[in-house]
Amino acid sequence: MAEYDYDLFTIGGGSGGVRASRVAAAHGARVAIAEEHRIGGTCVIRGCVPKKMLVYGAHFAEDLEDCQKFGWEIEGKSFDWIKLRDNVLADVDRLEDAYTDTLESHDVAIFKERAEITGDHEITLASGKTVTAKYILIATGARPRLPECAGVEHGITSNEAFHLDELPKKVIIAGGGYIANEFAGIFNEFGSKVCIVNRGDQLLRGYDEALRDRLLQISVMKGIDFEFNTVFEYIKPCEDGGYFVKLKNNDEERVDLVMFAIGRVPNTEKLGLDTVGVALGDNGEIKVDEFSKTSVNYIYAVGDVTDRVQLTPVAIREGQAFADSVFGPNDPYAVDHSCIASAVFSHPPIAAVGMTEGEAKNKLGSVRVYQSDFRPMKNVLAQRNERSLFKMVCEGDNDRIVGIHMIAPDAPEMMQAAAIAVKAGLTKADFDATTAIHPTMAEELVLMK
Ligand SMILES: Cc1cc2nc3c(=O)[nH]c(=O)nc-3n(C[C@H](O)[C@H](O)[C@H](O)COP(=O)(O)OP(=O)(O)OC[C@H]3O[C@@H](n4cnc5c(N)ncnc54)[C@H](O)[C@@H]3O)c2cc1C
Ligand SMILES: NC(=O)c1ccc[n+]([C@@H]2O[C@H](COP(=O)([O-])OP(=O)(O)OC[C@H]3O[C@@H](n4cnc5c(N)ncnc54)[C@H](O)[C@@H]3O)[C@@H](O)[C@H]2O)c1
Repeated sequence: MAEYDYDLFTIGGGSGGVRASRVAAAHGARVAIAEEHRIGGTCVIRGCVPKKMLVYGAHFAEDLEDCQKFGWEIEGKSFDWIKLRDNVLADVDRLEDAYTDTLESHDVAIFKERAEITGDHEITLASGKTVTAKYILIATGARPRLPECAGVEHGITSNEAFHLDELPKKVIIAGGGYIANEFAGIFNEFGSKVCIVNRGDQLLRGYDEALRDRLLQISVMKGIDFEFNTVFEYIKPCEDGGYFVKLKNNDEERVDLVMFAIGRVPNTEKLGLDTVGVALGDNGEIKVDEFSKTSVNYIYAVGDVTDRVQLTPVAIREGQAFADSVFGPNDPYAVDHSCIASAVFSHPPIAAVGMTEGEAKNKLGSVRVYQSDFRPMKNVLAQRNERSLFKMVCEGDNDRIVGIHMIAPDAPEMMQAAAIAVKAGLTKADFDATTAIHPTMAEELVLMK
C-alpha cells in the first residue's frame, strides 16, 4: 500500500496547475487536480485567449475604415456582437476540452470541485471526500480586485465582460493598467463611448514613459476619455437600466456599464493554509523560495497566487520547473524571472522587454537611448495619423542592450523575437550588423539612430 493516495495533488486547473500536473504525471507521479470553475483557468477561460480574440474582432473596425484608401468598397457593413461573443465562447469550450484531454491522457485524476487543505498532507473536496498526497501544489491564481465604493455590486469585472448580452453605449472603466487599456480599446472599436478612471496619474506603470504617453495621445485621438487622480464615490442604478456614477471631485454621470480593472488579488482564502502553517506576504500572496517551495516543506505554489509576475508564460514555466525539479530525473532548477518580455494588447499594442529608460538611468548611470518615431507605411496610405515609437536602451559603457520598447501595430509579434537578443545580452552593434528586411516595421530595430 502506498503511504499516500497521490504523489501530487494540485489545487487549481489553470496555466500553472495544468502544466505542473501533466509534467509530473509524465515523470511517473500519481497526480490528481481539483478545479472549482473550468479546466484551463483564467488565461483560457476568461483572460488572455478570449481577450485576444476580441482584440482581433475589434481591430476590423479600423481595417474596414482604412481599406477604402486601398481601393476597397464594403457596402452594408455591420457588426454583430452576439455572433462574435458566441464564437469566442465556443472556442473557449473547445480549448477547455483540449486541456481536459491532455490531463486525462496523462492519467491525471480530475476533481471538478473546490479543494482545501484540511490537515498534514490532507485535502478535502467540496463533496466531502478526503484524499492524501505526498506533495501539494497550490495554483489557485488570482481574482479581480473590487474597489471600496457604494454600489460596487453594480459593476462588472473582466470575468463578466466576455458574456455581455449587449454592448454598452457608454462604459466607464476603473483602472489604468493592462485590463483597463485592453478593454477600453475593444469597447471603443465596437463603438462604445469609453472613459477610463485611474486612481493615479499614470497609465501602465512599469512601462516606458514615452510609450505610455504615446498610447494616451492615440487613445484620446480615437475618442477615449480619461480621468486621472480620482476614484469612484458611488454607483447607483437608474430606472432605464443604466447607472449613475459619481467620481470624487466630479459631477454624477449616467453610463450603461461600469467595469473594474484595478488589479488582481491572490486566491489564498479558505484554503486551509493556516491549518498547516503556509506563510503569506503582505498582499495575501503565498511566499515561496526560488524553487516555488512554501514555508511548508511538501507544499509548493506557482503562478498568480504567488504574485511574482502575473503572466501566463510565467505561471507555465513555474509549473514546469516545479514538476521537473520534484519528480524529474535531473537536478532541481529555478525559473529565471529576469528580463521577461510583456505586451499590452491595446489599440495599438505596446510591447517591452528589460529596463525602461528611467530604470536604466537609475541603475546603470550612463545609458544611451536610440529611438525611431515613424508612421507605419500602412497608416500613411490609409491617412491614419498614428505614429509608432521604438526605443532601444543601452548600457553607456559597452552598448549592451538592456531594454527595448515599442508601440506599434504587431509590436508583441516583433518583440518576441527581439526579446531573445536582449536576453542573450547582444549589443547595439549586433543589431546594426544585421541587414534589414525591407519594407517592414521591424527593420527599424536594426536601423535605429
Ligand atoms: C482579462 C485578463 C487578460 C489577461 N491577458 C493576459 C495576456 O494577454 N497574457 C498573459 O501572459 N497573461 C494574461 N493574463 C494573466 C493570466 O491569465 C494569468 O497570469 C494566468 O492565468 C495565471 O495562471 P495561474 O495558473 O496562476 O492561475 P489561473 O489561470 O487563474 O488558474 C487558477 C485556477 O484555480 C482555480 N481555483 C482557485 N481556488 C480553487 C480551489 N480552492 N479549489 C479548486 N480550484 C480552485 C480557479 O478556478 C482557476 O481556474 C490575463 C488576465 C486577465 C484577467
Ligand atoms: N496583456 C497581458 O499580459 C495582460 C492582460 C491583462 C491582465 N494581465 C495581468 O493581470 C494583472 C491585473 O490586471 P489589471 O489591469 O487589473 O491590473 P494592473 O495592476 O495592470 O493595473 C491596475 C490599475 O488600477 C489602478 N487603480 C487601483 N485602484 C484603483 C481604484 N480604486 N480606482 C481607479 N483605479 C485604480 C492602478 O493605478 C493601476 O493603474 C496585470 O498586472 C497583469 O499581470 C496581463
